[in-house]
Amino acid sequence: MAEKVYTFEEVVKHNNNHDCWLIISGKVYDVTAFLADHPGGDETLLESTGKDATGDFEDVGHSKDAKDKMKGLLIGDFDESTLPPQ
Ligand code: HEM
Repeated sequence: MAEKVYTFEEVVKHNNNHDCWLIISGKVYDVTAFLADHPGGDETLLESTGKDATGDFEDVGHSKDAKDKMKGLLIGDFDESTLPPQ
C-alpha cells in the first residue's frame, strides 16, 4: 500500500505535547508517544514542530539506535512542495 502523503498545513496542526508530528528527511513522524522517553527531552521535539526538522535532527548526530526507533514512529511521506519558503 502506498504511504500516506501529508502537506505542511496538515503536519503543523500537530504541534503540542498531546499530539506532536515532525518532518525529517521527507518523512512525517508521530512522536507523541515518544515525547516523555526522548533522551533529548520533550521540549526539543516540540521546538522542532512547525518546520522541516531535518537540520535539527542531523545536527545532534543521532545514533543508529535513534534511527531504528524512528522507523516505528513513521506515519507517512511529506509533500516537500508544500513547505513554505524559509
Ligand atoms: C523521530 C525523531 C527522533 C528520535 C527517534 C530521537 C531519538 C533520540 C535518541 C534515541 C537519543 C539518544 C542518543 C542517540 O541514540 O543518538 C536522542 C538524543 C537527542 N536528541 Fe533526539 N530524536 C528525535 C528527534 C530529535 C529532534 C528533532 C531533536 C531536535 C534538536 C532532537 C534532539 C536531541 C538531543 C539534543 C539529544 C541529546 C541528548 C543528550 O545526550 O543530552 N532529537 N534522540
